[in-house]
Amino acid sequence: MGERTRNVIDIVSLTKRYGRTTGVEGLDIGVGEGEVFGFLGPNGAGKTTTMRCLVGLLRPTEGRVRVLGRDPFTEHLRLAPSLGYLPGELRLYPELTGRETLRLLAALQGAPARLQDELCARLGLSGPDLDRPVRAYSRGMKQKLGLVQALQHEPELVILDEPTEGLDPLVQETFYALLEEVRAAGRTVLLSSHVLPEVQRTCGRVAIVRAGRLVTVGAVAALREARARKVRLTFADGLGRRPLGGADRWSPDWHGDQAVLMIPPDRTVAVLRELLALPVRDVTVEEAGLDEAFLDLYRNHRSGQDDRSDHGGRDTGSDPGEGKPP
Ligand SMILES: Nc1ncnc2c1ncn2[C@@H]1O[C@H](COP(=O)(O)OP(=O)(O)OP(=O)(O)O)[C@@H](O)[C@H]1O
Repeated sequence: MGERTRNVIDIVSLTKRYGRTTGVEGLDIGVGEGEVFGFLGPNGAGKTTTMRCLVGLLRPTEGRVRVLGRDPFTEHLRLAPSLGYLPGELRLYPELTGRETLRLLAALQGAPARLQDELCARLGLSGPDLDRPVRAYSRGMKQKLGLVQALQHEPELVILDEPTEGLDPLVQETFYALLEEVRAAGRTVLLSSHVLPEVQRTCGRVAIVRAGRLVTVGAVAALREARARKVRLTFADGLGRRPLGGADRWSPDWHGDQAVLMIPPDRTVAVLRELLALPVRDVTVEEAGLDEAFLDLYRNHRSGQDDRSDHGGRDTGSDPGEGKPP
């Protein structure tokens, strides 16, 4: 915390409703200068909603957001030069060429697109590609164009909604290198992703949201340490499933004479002490994978899901700016 000098993003009690549907509710997140911050959560958790509030496309229903100290909804134009945004669903003018698109977006950003040529070259958008209308672009090419426009003006804050969607592995590597350069330059990144290794690799801290609410926020390393321990017991008597006393509350998974239990790290020693009084032939203890830990957080969503009001689609929002290109 000490090294964070000021918050580039402040989200305070943010609630956004779409009619009767809740996008996010009571969200509090702060992102400091120079952080690469990951935003994770199952589909419909509220990541895109939050990002749209941050770039001024949506007005919060309650609470407030500040980006570089400004209200992005009312001060959108003043923020534009400092803000790069890659929307999850990039909508472009199909008749414009790639080059014209980048030029238009640079004009809207109101800052020189100093990195445009370099980014196009590194992401593999060739001159002939850039002269084609974007309607003829593949999904990956559109995503590359989206990344170029988000980064071309060297913004202080880059907000990327699922940036590696549709990119091939080589281009993904280039993207990670670009992210690292942004971070090394002390600029700030907020990115959403469903790709856990990507988050592990690129982000210092992550927030996990579920059903519009913050589940947890913390350093990726801390989340790793909080992972459950996977305890595997093999019984000496060859008999299978049996009562395990207090350890049964951790729902053992039985495979013949082996039981596998996922136990929170602070309980592991106590549970093992109890279990080892049984006729155990072998025991192994390992950390659950980060993916298992996250999947657990995702899965727990199921119980809360029914609280949400149902809705037929995502296009009922009436906020200005919805659906316009970035
Ligand atoms: N324009 C809209 N009109 C009505 N409901 C919407 C609209 N946009 C989002 N929602 C709803 O708000 C909730 C949060 O959606 P959001 O798109 O922010 O989630 P997300 O975390 O980005 O999901 P995903 O991982 O699927 O992209 C969902 O229930 C979604 O259906």
